[in-house]
Amino acid sequence: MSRWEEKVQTILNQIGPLDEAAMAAAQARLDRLTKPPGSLGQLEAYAVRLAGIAGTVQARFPKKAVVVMAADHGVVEEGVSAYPAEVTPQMVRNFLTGGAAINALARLAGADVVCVDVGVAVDIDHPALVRKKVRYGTANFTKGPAMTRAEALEALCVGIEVAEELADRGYRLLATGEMGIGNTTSAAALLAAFTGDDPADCVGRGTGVNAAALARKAEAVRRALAVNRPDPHDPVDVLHKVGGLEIAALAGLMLGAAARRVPVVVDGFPASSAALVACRLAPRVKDYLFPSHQSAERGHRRLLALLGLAPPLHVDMRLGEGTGAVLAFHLLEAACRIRDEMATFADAGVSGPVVAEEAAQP
Ligand SMILES: Cc1cc2ncn([C@H]3O[C@H](COP(=O)(O)O)[C@@H](O)[C@H]3O)c2cc1C
Ligand SMILES: O=C(O)c1cccnc1
Repeated sequence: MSRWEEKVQTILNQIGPLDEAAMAAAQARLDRLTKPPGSLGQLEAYAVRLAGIAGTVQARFPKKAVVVMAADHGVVEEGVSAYPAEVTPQMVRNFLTGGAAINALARLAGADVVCVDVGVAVDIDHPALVRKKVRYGTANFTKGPAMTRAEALEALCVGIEVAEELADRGYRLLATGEMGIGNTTSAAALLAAFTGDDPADCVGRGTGVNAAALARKAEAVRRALAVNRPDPHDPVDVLHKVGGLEIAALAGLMLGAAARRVPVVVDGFPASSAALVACRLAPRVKDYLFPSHQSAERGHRRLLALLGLAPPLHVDMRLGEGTGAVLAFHLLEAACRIRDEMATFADAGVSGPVVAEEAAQP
């Protein structure tokens, strides 16, 4: 086993079950608060699961971050994106100087933006950039594997390391962000490879491609599968053949965070393809994932259904960068405020239900 393989295996073994006692205690507290039981819907479910993840009723997020993994994609030369590849490093600089959508939304949510170069095609010089480049972009996967198996494992380990570093620095809530022109083609290829679905049903308009480019995307995915023959039962095989470096790193981030009992909010289509890889590697990681929004990108619905995740936000976003995930931070924070700040029936002197059994009825 290689060093990277060993590290991934070690992390997979470290992902533990949710703390049932903490969840039962959180549920009991929620049921004593001044509201009909369950009336705060998913917010209550979040409060319970966050307790199960943290191992304490009072799960808190003193520090939170969106991790934007950035990398380039060789498949861009097939004409699959509406924008040129140089937008990837240009947007990385934009993240670092605070001018992107994710920066505005992260400021609102009180979250830090951590930008990681895991495979951008050029070098970027900025003190705040986390430099963990595995290679200078993937190869064009319509002609052969996107990267070697070793590189995919190394990129997974980049994500694991970033999760570990952030957990060590006190971060208790993470969001998955990505930047990589061409990455919706890679995400669609991963979806098609794992499911056997028709590539035409997996691709979407990404940055806003026209009908001709959409057809080229489906054709690129079809050729990628024919040329590489990824084995759907071997997630790392699929990942290295048709994945992306930032997608691999995000899958690793989810695994590393779960091993440290840190919840992760999953963004749109490329981020959810990373969640699929992570869940195929370790089904238990799903307990640590929170969906955020239903992206307008075609294929995202199918991906979320495969993952068994139902997103709370339906706002027609299709940007990426972690924007939807950071918006969902507000819902998780809201869940914690309710749990911690509401009075109980006894404290507030509010009468309970007249007929106990009716309390749970809608
Ligand atoms: C200015 C700009 C900012 C972005 N921020 C995220 N993406 C998003 O678009 C890319 C995926 O779409 P496709 O597969 O069509 O290239 C990713 O980089 C994604 O994060 C952006 C795209 C652009 C153009
Ligand atoms: O769903 C997403 O996150 C998305 C959609 C289009 C382009 N980039 C990202």
